[in-house]
Amino acid sequence: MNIALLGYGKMGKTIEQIAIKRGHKVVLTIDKGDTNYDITKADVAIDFSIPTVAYSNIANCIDNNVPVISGTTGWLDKYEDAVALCQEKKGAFIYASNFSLGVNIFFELNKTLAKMMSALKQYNVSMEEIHHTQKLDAPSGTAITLADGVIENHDGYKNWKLEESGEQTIPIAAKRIADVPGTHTVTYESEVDTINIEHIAHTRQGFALGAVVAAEWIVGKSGVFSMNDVLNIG
Ligand SMILES: NC(=O)C1=CN([C@@H]2O[C@H](COP(=O)(O)OP(=O)(O)OC[C@H]3O[C@@H](n4cnc5c(N)ncnc54)[C@H](OP(=O)(O)O)[C@@H]3O)[C@@H](O)[C@H]2O)C=CC1
Ligand SMILES: O=C(O)C1=N[C@H](C(=O)O)C[C@H](O)C1
Repeated sequence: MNIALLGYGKMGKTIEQIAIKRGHKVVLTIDKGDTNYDITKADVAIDFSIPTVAYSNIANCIDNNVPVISGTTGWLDKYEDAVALCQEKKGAFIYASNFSLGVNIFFELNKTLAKMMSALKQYNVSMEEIHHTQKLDAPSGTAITLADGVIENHDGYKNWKLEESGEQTIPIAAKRIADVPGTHTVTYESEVDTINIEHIAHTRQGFALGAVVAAEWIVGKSGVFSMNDVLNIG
């Protein structure tokens, strides 16, 4: 497969190594300032860039009929526009806040736990995410997906807020510590005990492998998909 990497930072470079090991060719690497390029050289594009450019990267792929995988977080105010464009142009698109197999299993565990805890009003839920200090967005995309998983499955919660608690609100704490690839903890606390579920990424390899697997999966398809479709879970 010929792959375009939109964003050639920490993730772009990790994805490149894994893609080559899996027999693919990286035909384009795009970073800040690279505007005049031909995306149609690629069979599939993988966007791990920055929040302010993710939508235009994705739209450019869809407009040129190149399937696109995006892992960039912090741009979701435009997600529905990307879905509409993909449907209109009969393109192929996957966004996932987290491409690792482990986190996608963790997402399902989180939903199941939320269902179990819904009737137990003595427990309050909260979340914490820890990432490296270069991260531009907070809370992390993964923490938002986890919060949405609770809201959809637990009667007691209707929204989430960064560093703030309140009636029917899930408080999310975001910490920035050098070199942490990504740690997410969901906590249910009562007066008598605490239940934690936690995912700790040790490296970026899991995110990158998931993105390459998603890219392999999407070629030849049209539609808007999720990692649950790729992994056949959920
Ligand atoms: N979904 C998932 O599984 C994961 C998602 N992420 C997300 O992926 C994104 C990237 O993460 P990471 O690689 O760590 O970040 P980096 O900052 O290391 O890389 C981002 C890259 O995007 C480049 N960039 C800037 N402008 C553009 C542009 N117009 N077009 C293309 N690229 C551009 C930056 O270039 P320059 O430095 O020159 O500005 C930089 O090289 C983040 O949003 C992060 O949250 C990260 C890990 C896993
Ligand atoms: O910026 C990162 O590094 C990561 N971002 C994603 C997120 O916002 O959830 C995924 C992972 O946690 C690493």
